[in-house]
Amino acid sequence: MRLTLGDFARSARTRLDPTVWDFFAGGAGEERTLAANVEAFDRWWLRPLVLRGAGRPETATAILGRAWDAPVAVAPLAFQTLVHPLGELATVRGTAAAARVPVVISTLAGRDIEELAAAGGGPLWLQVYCLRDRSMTRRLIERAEAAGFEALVLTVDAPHLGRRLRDVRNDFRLPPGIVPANLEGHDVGAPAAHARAEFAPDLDWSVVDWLRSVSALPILLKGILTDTDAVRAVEAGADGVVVSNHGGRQLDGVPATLDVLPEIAAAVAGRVPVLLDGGVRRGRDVLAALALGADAVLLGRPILHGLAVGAAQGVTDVLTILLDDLTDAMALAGLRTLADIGPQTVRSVAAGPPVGGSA
Ligand SMILES: Cc1cc2nc3c(=O)[nH]c(=O)nc-3n(C[C@H](O)[C@H](O)[C@H](O)COP(=O)(O)O)c2cc1C
Ligand SMILES: O=C(O)C(=O)c1ccccc1
Repeated sequence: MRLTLGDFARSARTRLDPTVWDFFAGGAGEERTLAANVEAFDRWWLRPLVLRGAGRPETATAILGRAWDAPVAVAPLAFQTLVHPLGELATVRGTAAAARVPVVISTLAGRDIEELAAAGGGPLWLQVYCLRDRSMTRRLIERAEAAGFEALVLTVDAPHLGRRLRDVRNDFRLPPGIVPANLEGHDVGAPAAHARAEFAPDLDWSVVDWLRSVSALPILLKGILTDTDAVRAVEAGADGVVVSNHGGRQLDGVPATLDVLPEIAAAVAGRVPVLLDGGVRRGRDVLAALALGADAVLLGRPILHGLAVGAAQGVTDVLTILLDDLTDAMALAGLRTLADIGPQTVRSVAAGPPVGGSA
């Protein structure tokens, strides 16, 4: 019986080729950041309040003016056709069956943008890797906008791919036929080499103006890890930031996203939504992220695990488990709505006894 996202990870591992598993599961360097993302959530306890008449908690929220059933969206994950032939199509359908929340489609998706838009799912966002070939990047964005995608998520932590030692040791290459469906003429082969050849390595803040000139959609910057850059992003006109270290796959040695979230949320000060990804595996992780200043989280690898285990149904199951767990944790913590969640909802494991005062 699969009751947790960990159960799905274990089942997925037995079903996938070991080198494909390593590609999904791995991180850069010594994988210190990869491990830190998950461990950070265990450095916070919850502070439940009792007798609050919580009843059945309400997880609904609104981000960028759109209603979400829960503060959990699907992170951009390249080449989902590597897990299942339906790839992103199954993810879009499976997500919609669980909740109305956005799915972020990678620049390197294995299925066509138009086909995904026609799949009858929920809101779609486009993740943008700005390529050396700006006209190709622009065409991708224009297609997504024409198909009804609702936001752009520019990944700012990947001038090239981080050094993922598992992939180096495995000499990992995408099998023939696994190609980025929306980038004409691209045959990826080894992901790191492809990214070196095709990603723009020299982006600066003017890329936000460029994106704005190509599209009317809201623009979020994914890969922000400092208050400095969060302020810069807001000043540059970003409509949101995603606190992310790319699931520990880019620069090893950067902090867990949960650890930098409070300083970033303080710097942004409510001007734009703050999203977070990395290591979210349980309902209470969502609670901790919201308590420390996130408006919503993105779920990465567990979606691939669901896809590997059961295509669209697997994705539905993974999201349903997480959202049921969130509702359960809210009820037990006395939280009726997401608005009840705040700094008073958590307490640091490291902290000594509270020094006077009450929340
Ligand atoms: C296999 C894989 C592929 C990914 N592809 C992309 C991508 O195409 N674009 C991107 O911005 N992030 C990509 N990411 C990073 C995720 O969007 C996200 O930041 C990270 O996986 C979140 O951490 P989690 O997996 O611990 O939930 C990828 C991550 C994985 C594991
Ligand atoms: O693995 C990733 O994190 C990622 O973003 C990517 C980029 C290019 C090819 C394959 C994966």
